[in-house]
Amino acid sequence: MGSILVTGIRELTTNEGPRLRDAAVVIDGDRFAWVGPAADAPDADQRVDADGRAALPGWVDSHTHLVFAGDRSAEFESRMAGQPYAAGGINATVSATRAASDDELRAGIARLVAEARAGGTTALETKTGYGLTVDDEVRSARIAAAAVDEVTFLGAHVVPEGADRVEYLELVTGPMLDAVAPWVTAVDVFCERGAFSAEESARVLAAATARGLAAHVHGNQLGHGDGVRIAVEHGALSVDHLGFLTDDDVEALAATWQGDGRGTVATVLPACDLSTRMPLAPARRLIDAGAVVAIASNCNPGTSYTSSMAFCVATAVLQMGLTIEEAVLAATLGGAIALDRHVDRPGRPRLGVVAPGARADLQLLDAPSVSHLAYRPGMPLTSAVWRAGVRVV
Ligand SMILES: N=CN[C@@H](CCC(=O)O)C(=O)O
Ligand SMILES: [Zn+2]
Repeated sequence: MGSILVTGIRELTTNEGPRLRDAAVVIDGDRFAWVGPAADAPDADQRVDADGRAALPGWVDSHTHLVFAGDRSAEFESRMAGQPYAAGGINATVSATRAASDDELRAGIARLVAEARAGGTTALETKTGYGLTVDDEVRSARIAAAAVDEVTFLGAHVVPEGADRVEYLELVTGPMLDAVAPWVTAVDVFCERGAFSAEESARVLAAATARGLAAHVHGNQLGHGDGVRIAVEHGALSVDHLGFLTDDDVEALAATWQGDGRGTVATVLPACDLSTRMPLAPARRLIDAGAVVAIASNCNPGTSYTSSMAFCVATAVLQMGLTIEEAVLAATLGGAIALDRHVDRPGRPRLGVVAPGARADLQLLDAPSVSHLAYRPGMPLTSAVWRAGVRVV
């Protein structure tokens, strides 16, 4: 694979400084090799003319649930007719997922990954959590690991129907976790009414930490609760949803970034908030307080059946009060920080920026500026996408 010069970029968002006008980038192998003014660009083996389009890092979608079977459109329809969302709906997808063949699950995730890429997503995390037996969780983790960048174990999604709560928690924090560990980098827990209590969630996270796995928390989605506190206490990479936050929760998340080490990212899920008719997470308040915010799709069949990060960015701008730059940053570098993929590691170049050495994940928009993502909401603006230096759209 030779080097590629992408030139004629009218506006380039790098996430490393102000947007650049009339810029170019050089991709060499799976990484960016050069970034700067088009007039100074070096030669490359291949040349692509962006023709005045805007360019930005590919979306980093740090929260999805893509290994599943079945359809919950009837549940969605009754929700739109006034029924509230309840965690119990997860069991419908668990039954359908258990009944599906490996090939069906593989085809399902491949379809969703292709949809995400077509919309400019170049890095994806996905969670298990619709298997909830040792074999079904291992199967989900294995299938996910072949399809996405990061896999998170969500055995603690709900206590499956028919299982004993105490025994299930033993399983999730012991044998099930050990069985999925080869395919996952992190563990998540749904700390919510109808799912797991604060004490149970703390046990799940402690088991993850004891095995050197990172932690995420689904929290403060359906009401005020302990999700943020538990996440912060366990040094979780992120706590996600956050529709119901007290001032103390906001302060606690901001405070995690005030020391030397890394903090806990506040991941907001605008499409989920809309699809469940829940309050929008207070992303403006979080940023103003000093928290680091990520935007993710939460693509799943129950609460947010979309992988469109552009839709999430537009909603964050139009409904949550973020600026264009804040929303784009949160949907790219914010997601990379939430996954701990914002730093270079051997064989794992950093994500979420356009900078020499970073993974060459780039999208071109059929628009002169990223502002069009919110200025022209709902329009299909993705024009070209490179992932790890390979053109995928
Ligand atoms: N809240 C927990 N899990 C998913 C929903 C899963 C479902 O309803 O199938 C979420 O992030 O919204
Ligand atoms: Zn989720």
